[in-house]
Amino acid sequence: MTTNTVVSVNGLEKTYGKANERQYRALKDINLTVEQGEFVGIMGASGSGKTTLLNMLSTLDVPTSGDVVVNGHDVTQMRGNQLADFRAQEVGFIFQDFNLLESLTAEENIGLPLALQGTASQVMDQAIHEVAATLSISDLLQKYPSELSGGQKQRVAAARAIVHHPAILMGDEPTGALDSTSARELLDLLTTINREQAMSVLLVTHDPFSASFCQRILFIKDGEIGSELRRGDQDRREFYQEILNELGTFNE
Ligand SMILES: Nc1ncnc2c1ncn2[C@@H]1O[C@H](COP(=O)(O)OP(=O)(O)OP(=O)(O)O)[C@@H](O)[C@H]1O
Repeated sequence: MTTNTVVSVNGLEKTYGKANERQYRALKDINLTVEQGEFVGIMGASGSGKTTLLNMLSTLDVPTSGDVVVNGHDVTQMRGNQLADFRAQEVGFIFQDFNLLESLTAEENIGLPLALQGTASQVMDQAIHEVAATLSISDLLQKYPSELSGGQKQRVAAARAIVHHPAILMGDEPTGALDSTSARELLDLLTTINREQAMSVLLVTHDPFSASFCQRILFIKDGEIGSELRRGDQDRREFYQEILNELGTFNE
């Protein structure tokens, strides 16, 4: 693994169910890498294994076998506090349903990853205000999640996901609950963050529009990576068309 590889997955397998139960092989010999500053998408039909893969990469679940190395840490070997520290420092998450704490303001939600690391309040304030400016939510910091629109909530969630400068930002259908304008705004912001901060982004989606913002897309079918598309010099619309064509043949 070179120093620029942020995620490296080798021979990853996930089988659900115990040996004496009915088993389901959800991931089969997955091999992939994500380089620093890459914006990678994972696409596939419902049930193909996208969320399972993301859960292995983000350490929310444990693989049956294989290696997952994130920013130099072999996450399959970590346990307990080590794992909690790794997650808090190296990975940012955005989910479809935002996962904001309703009893905290936007500012307090965004500051959580730093508060958990025991960051001094002055440093924390500065980091929150910087990330809020990047995501155009500076005027929303004192509001509670119930006072925000879906798009605003997701931008607060994105701010929380990157405030501690993780090695990689992972999203599981982050635009799934948004209207098309808010979805486009979020994807534009993720693109800006990816470019300007060289933060690697890994996005799981079944939506070709969201996927068209990626530089590279891995297509999963029945737990295996079946093909890969690279955007190269294409503009987003051309890449969108290529994705649609690929989905047409891939899902046959
Ligand atoms: N805890 C579990 N126990 C048993 N089987 C599971 C479990 N979680 C997922 N599966 C199975 O593994 C397969 C992959 O599921 P996964 O959620 O990763 O798919 P997905 O591609 O994310 O689908 P979707 O787009 O519908 O969210 C599915 O067939 C699913 O039924």
